[in-house]
Amino acid sequence: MGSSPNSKPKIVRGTAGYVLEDVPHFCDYIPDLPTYSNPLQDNPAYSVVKQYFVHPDDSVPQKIISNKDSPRGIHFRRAGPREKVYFEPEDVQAAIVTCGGLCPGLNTVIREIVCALHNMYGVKKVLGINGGYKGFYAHNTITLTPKSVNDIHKRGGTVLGSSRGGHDTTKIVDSIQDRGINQVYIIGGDGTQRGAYKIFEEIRRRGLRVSVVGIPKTIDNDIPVIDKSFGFDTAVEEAQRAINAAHVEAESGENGIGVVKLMGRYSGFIAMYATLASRDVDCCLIPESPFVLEGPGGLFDFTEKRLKENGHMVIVIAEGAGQELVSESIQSMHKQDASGNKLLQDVGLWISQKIKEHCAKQKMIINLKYIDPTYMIRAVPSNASDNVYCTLLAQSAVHGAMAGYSGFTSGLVNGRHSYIPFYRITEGQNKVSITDRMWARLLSSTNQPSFSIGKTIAEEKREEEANSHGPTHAVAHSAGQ
Ligand SMILES: Nc1ncnc2c1ncn2[C@@H]1O[C@H](COP(=O)(O)OP(=O)(O)O)[C@@H](O)[C@H]1O
Ligand SMILES: O=P(O)(O)OC[C@H]1O[C@](O)(COP(=O)(O)O)[C@@H](O)[C@@H]1O
Ligand SMILES: [Mg+2]
Repeated sequence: MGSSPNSKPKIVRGTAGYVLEDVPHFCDYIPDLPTYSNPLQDNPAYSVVKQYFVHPDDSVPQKIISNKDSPRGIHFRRAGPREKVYFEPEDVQAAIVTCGGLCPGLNTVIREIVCALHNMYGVKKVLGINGGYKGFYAHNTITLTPKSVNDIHKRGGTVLGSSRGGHDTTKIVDSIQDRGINQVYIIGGDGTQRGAYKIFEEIRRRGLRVSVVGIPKTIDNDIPVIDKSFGFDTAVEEAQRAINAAHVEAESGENGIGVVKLMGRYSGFIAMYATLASRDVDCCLIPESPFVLEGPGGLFDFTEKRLKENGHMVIVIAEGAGQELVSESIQSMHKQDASGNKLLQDVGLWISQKIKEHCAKQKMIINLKYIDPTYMIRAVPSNASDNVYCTLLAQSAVHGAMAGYSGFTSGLVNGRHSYIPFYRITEGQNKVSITDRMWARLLSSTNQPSFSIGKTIAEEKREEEANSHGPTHAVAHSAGQ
């Protein structure tokens, strides 16, 4: 998979503890590059906007909550168009690739990169790489034009195709060089951004004037720093349909139980937000919050109580929840997919079976229906608000590449579009913090047990803090807290 990234972070310090974690720029490693006026200044749509170009010193704070004595803290470069660009339109040969699992909005991002390059910067040459990273060296490319991508945002999936595995840094950079590509837009999740970081490092090592830009994609919302990933809202909305169906089924049968499995390999954001949005869910199980089946305060105990009180219940379970329990009862190998991600056991089926067995032992009649909509919620086209979000992400990415920045991910930080250095995106994983207010809101809305038997909140907090000082720490999600 190529060598590990090794470039040093670009840190700029200011007064009162201000820190800018800047992103790499061509000027860092290529001297005396010519610059050109940004063509947007003559564009009738934008030339009327007051201060359309972003001030070179503008930055976005990572932490929005502060108090009078706190230092100003870490900032990221604000995204947007710059007065000077480092490419002439006719010199640009851009390429777009999508990697990893599907996510609503992939096609919108592709469309909007093509349109921003054409309509804002007059760039005519845009290639689509087929089938993920391996497409750079194993497949033919396709030409993307505003006309060919005109309607694609109305479709789910990615018109370019995607894949797991197949990242070979040398082969990919050779292909970039051979094809004369000088802007690479890489749309994908944590694995993809790690791969993009390696590509950037190799490009820099070879001294190439090629901008490598990441656009974060993940249905699981597990990418750190950014407020949320595109497609997440759509997925949560789509999950409502499955939860509603589970609720209708549960209400209609004697002791009806609806079990819905949602995506979330290591992070339970979809399950948590879908539960909070629905109000019909009695219990939400996520990877971050271990649970027990037996004994007082366990899931069986709670299920019996809920059925006695209400006559029905709905359980939402993230696919990565309770994996340690499943492995205990099913002899499982530690299998991985082509990208090295852990392959999971079907926890939805497993928990449904366990509940049925328990209730049979108790001589309790139940009607359990298991709904697995996992792929349905990520294969849909993005909703209106995700479409706007995807458009701004794509435009920010294009502005950054044209301005000569490289080795960054375009992302939303505290509601502002920003350029985030790759190492920040790849260093950890965004997880639900079960000691934050959002999880407390969920617990209070479902009134489910916290399952943290024997552990106090203070102990859990201490453990989380200790983990957060490790090399691959879990990053507490702060959006909307
Ligand atoms: N550590 C890594 N270094 C280089 N490439 C990686 C790394 N992890 C994953 N990749 C590549 O990134 C692509 C997508 O990764 P994957 O984990 O499947 O999805 P996602 O990017 O959505 O997390 C795959 O082609 C995979 O080979
Ligand atoms: O079956 P596939 O395509 O491997 O996808 C399943 C996985 O994809 C995910 O949606 C995450 O995908 P990414 O890592 O690509 O964002 C998980 O929730 C799920 O475990
Ligand atoms: Mg991933």
